[in-house]
This record gives sequence, C-alpha cells and structure tokens, in this order.
Amino acid sequence: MKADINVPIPVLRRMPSYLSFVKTLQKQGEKYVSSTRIAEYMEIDSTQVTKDLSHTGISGKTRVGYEVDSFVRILEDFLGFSRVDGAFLVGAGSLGSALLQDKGLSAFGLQIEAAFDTDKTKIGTKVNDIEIFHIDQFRAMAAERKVVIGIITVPAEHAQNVADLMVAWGIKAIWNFTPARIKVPTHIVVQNTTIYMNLAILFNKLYNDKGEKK
Ligand SMILES: NC(=O)c1ccc[n+]([C@@H]2O[C@H](COP(=O)([O-])OP(=O)(O)OC[C@H]3O[C@@H](n4cnc5c(N)ncnc54)[C@H](O)[C@@H]3O)[C@@H](O)[C@H]2O)c1
Repeated sequence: MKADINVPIPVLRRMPSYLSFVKTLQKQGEKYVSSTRIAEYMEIDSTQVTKDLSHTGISGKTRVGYEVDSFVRILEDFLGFSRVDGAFLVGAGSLGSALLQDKGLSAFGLQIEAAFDTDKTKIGTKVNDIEIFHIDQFRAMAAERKVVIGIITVPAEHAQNVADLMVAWGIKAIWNFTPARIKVPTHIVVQNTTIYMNLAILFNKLYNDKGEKK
C-alpha cells in the first residue's frame, strides 16, 4: 500500500502516540500489535486506528495484527522522524534555552544546529553545546549549512521582524513559539505552538463542572 501525503491534521496528531505506544511494546520484546490494542491504549475506536494507519501504507496480518518492527520503521519514516533536519533558533532566552537543552527533539527528527540572539552577553556562549551567534550571522550560516527550518523564541513584539528576516534569508518552515500571529508568504510553512493554550483547556476541563476558577 502506498503512503498518502494528504493526511488530515487530527490523524497526524494521533500518530506520534501510536508510535510511542508501539515503541514501548518493541522495547518489551513484543512482535505483533493489533489495532484493537492500540485503540484501547488510545481510548478510541479500533476502526479509527485502522483508518488512520491506512494513510501510512502499514499493513497488518489477519488475527496477529501489525508487525511491531516494521510498524515503528514505517511510521517513523511517514512522520518524518527518521530523517533529522537541521534548524536554527532565534531568541536564546528562557524558552529558547529550554529547547536547546531538550535532547528529545532529535528523536523526532529535528536537530537545532545553532542559536541566534541580539544580546551581546549571550553571543559566543553555548547551551547544551549549541553555540549562540549574533543574528547578523544567520543568513550566511543558513546558506552554508542549507538550513531551511527556523524556530522563533523572541519576545512577541519582535516575532514578525524575525520571521521577515528568516523568509528573506531562505527559511522555508517556521516553528513559532511566540503568541504573535506572524504573516508570511503562502509558500512558507508556519506552525504555531503554545503551552498556554493547553493550560486554558486544562482549566476549562477542571473547572467546567465545578464552577469558576477562584
Ligand atoms: N509557546 C509557548 O508555550 C511559550 C512558552 C514560554 C514563552 N513563550 C514565548 O516565547 C518567547 C520568548 O520568551 P522567553 O521567556 O524565553 O523570553 P526571554 O526574554 O527570556 O528571551 C527572549 C530572547 O530573545 C532575544 N531577542 C530579543 N529580540 C531579538 C531579536 N530581534 N533577534 C534575536 N534575538 C532577540 C533576547 O535577547 C532574549 O535572549 C516570548 O514570545 C514568549 O511569549 C512561549
């Protein structure tokens, strides 16, 4: 079966959890996993799991299910986790440094190769062995290393300016952690990420039945 490139976003959001679950089974030495077992873990219907996985080209065997090793390999390839892309981060402050410290990103296919800032006290220093350069060096270094992914962790009021520079300097995909909604040409991929949005959902769920948060 061939992999599908037009996968709905909710399906893509579930897939890393499928992968994580099946990798745990792989570590435990299990050879096969059924869609029912994945569905129970996910607390969703097994037809949903089968339908989601049909996008990837993974095929299962009747009764035994999916072969664990090939499941992990195919899903990692499909999600782009098996190939590691380089990225540059702009804004090596508290959040930027936390991302530089994270060893987990490379397991998901992203290696932050360098960070950039305007604060002179940070230039030349390293976080987790990743050097912080002046933003003026971004363009030449991105061209030299062929980096096309940019991460923005500057204060919100500087986000648009940094995004404009990234686009002018050849960046094709931006992972924006600021609350600013940056405007970029349509051919540039933008992913906005905020932990605060999840917190709003957590509060909503927690206090929905129990009254207002005091
Ligand atoms: N997405 C999330 O879940 C989340 C979580 C925390 C913070 N944030 C956002 O991340 C951003 C950074 O927050 P922080 O707490 O790390 O701030 P911070 O002040 O600790 O760090 C910001 C860094 O950006 C640098 N900077 C400022 N302007 C710059 C520019 N034009 N070019 C390059 N570097 C520049 C500063 O020198 C500093 O090192 C903010 O927009 C904040 O709202 C998002």
